[in-house]
Amino acid sequence: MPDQHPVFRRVLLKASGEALMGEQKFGIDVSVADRIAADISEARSMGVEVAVVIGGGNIFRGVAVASAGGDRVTGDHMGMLATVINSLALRTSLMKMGIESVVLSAIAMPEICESFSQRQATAYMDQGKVVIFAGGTGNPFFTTDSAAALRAAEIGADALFKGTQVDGVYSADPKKDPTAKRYERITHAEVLQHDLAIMDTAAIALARENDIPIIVYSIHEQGGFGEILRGGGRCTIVSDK
Ligand SMILES: Nc1ncnc2c1ncn2[C@@H]1O[C@H](COP(=O)(O)OP(=O)(O)O)[C@@H](O)[C@H]1O
Ligand SMILES: O=c1ccn([C@@H]2O[C@H](COP(=O)(O)OP(=O)(O)O)[C@@H](O)[C@H]2O)c(=O)[nH]1
Repeated sequence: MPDQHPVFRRVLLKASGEALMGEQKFGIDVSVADRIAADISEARSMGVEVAVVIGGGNIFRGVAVASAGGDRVTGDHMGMLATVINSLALRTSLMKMGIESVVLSAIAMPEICESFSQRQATAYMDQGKVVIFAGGTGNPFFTTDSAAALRAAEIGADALFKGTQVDGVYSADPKKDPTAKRYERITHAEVLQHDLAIMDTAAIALARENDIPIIVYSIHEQGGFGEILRGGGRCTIVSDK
């Protein structure tokens, strides 16, 4: 039986926007948001503080505008707004479960949610609230993976969990290469050196510089988050230690 004690005290969960679609082709499947909220609830019941960054890929990606001949910066603004929509959906799911949560946006929109500040974020976390960081980094040409690494560093997270479509880091994209091998552990430097495209390089580099391990696991695995927090589960640990 795995150790019941959490390995981490405070974590940042990066939840894939694309996963929020569920079986749909676009938008938000509320049952997926509810399941992610249940995973967060389990982590909290283990005494782990959780902050969240959600992607926007289920609604909009900036590159889609650029590749259609439009302006990339405008496309990225649209993508960042998509992450706000997803953040509000997750807050709704958490509220339904009776979990206090707050959305802090990198882009000011006071009628909808509070603006991000590092001090406010850590104050809310200290009060036991789940903090959802919306709007990415607030800057175009970045991704929510980079936002996740940045916010993880700012709140002093012990680990960055990347809940994604695959169950770890592979020697190549497992969706394209069925012979790709999964790593149990790998260093940040190796991920960068071998160009393993599980996250963008800015995110990996930022996590490395700040000594933050990245744990890559499948967000589709119900209870997977909790299992890893208990010291088991299926994942790849990206760490220099
Ligand atoms: N070396 C690799 N190991 C694992 N996944 C990889 C790798 N290279 C590319 N990928 C792809 O990266 C995807 C996850 O990254 P991303 O598209 O940013 O997802 P998310 O929706 O979680 O932000 C996976 O679905 C996988 O197909
Ligand atoms: O700091 C950021 C974070 C996100 N985005 C935009 O928001 C979109 C959605 O984020 P992402 O692609 O990271 O979402 P995910 O792949 O996790 O669903 C991106 O494509 C970008 O257009 C951005 O411009 N700056």
